[in-house]
Amino acid sequence: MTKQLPWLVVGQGALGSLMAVQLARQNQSVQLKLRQSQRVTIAYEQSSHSFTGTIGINCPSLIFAAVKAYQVAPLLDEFRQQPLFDQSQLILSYNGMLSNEAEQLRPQDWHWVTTHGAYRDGNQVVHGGHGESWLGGMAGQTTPPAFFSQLEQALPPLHFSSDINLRRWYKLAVNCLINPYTVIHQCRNGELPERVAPAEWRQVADEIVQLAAARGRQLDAEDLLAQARRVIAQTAANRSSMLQDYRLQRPLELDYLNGFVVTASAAEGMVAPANQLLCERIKAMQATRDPQ
Ligand SMILES: NC(=O)C1=CN([C@@H]2O[C@H](COP(=O)(O)OP(=O)(O)OC[C@H]3O[C@@H](n4cnc5c(N)ncnc54)[C@H](OP(=O)(O)O)[C@@H]3O)[C@@H](O)[C@H]2O)C=CC1
Ligand SMILES: CC(C)(CO)C(=O)C(=O)O
Repeated sequence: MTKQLPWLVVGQGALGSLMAVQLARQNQSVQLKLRQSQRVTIAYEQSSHSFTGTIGINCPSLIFAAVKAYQVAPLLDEFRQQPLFDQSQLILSYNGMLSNEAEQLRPQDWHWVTTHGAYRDGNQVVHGGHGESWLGGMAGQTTPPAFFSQLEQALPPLHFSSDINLRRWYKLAVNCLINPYTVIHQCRNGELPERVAPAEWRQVADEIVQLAAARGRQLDAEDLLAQARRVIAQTAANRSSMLQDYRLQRPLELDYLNGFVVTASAAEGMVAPANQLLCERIKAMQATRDPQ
């Protein structure tokens, strides 16, 4: 029998903390990969869990990295310098897409896409919205990896997908149709249908469909809009992650969402003016607002 690898969860962010705690509750061995070595305690519901934090990979591991899109490249640069990365498996989760994913990620790496919602409140992690997740491999692996059941038991339900990029296109579209508008209108998700002009929304979706088609992927704009409306109804009271980041003056994932649609379209010789306008409007808002 092959030896089960221990888990190394990157950071103590919202999704990472939730996963670390849930794996620990399943009696899995879990360390955190932090920016400095320290022990950390994460509170969840009525219990508290203590983890060893390490800077590097100190044994072959199952690495779970739910990080912001702009943190993926620096994280992978760090990992590539560590000999034990070759013997480790990587499960990545981030919103949006990178322009050079095929170069950044290894064929044996995995994507985890989720509709769960979590946030940190002091040393507490809160599982704010119960959703579902999908796991699939970079190379379109057709069978689930050995660690699948550990992830599934930690945070169910988990579906295996041999075409995880389809799921990622849907998530990209939903985030492109929701997140920037919540910043522009400074509103919760549920207010968007009365604030966004349907024709403008349709153009944003059409540009995503056009890009996907250029990449050999057939999507349907009405289907994407219906998915966005469904997510809006399910998360009506939420402030989107982009609105939260904007208000806290943290970097936004915009360049990996609508910005990705613009630059990837340009690379295919096409334009995406509706997505470009959204990027310009948000960047203008960032540039002109009062400093905190
Ligand atoms: N939270 C949610 O409910 C959902 C989030 N998502 C998406 O999932 C991704 C992760 O989200 P979320 O958990 O909220 O993000 P957070 O910013 O809360 O967590 C990211 C964590 O990773 C850490 N990190 C990043 N790079 C490194 C590194 N090189 N070394 C050590 N630690 C590192 C960060 O540390 P530091 O703070 O020091 O940078 C931070 O603790 C995002 O793309 C988000 O859009 C998707 C669905 C739901
Ligand atoms: C689905 C949605 C829009 C929920 O708020 C989200 O993923 C986000 O805020 O980034």
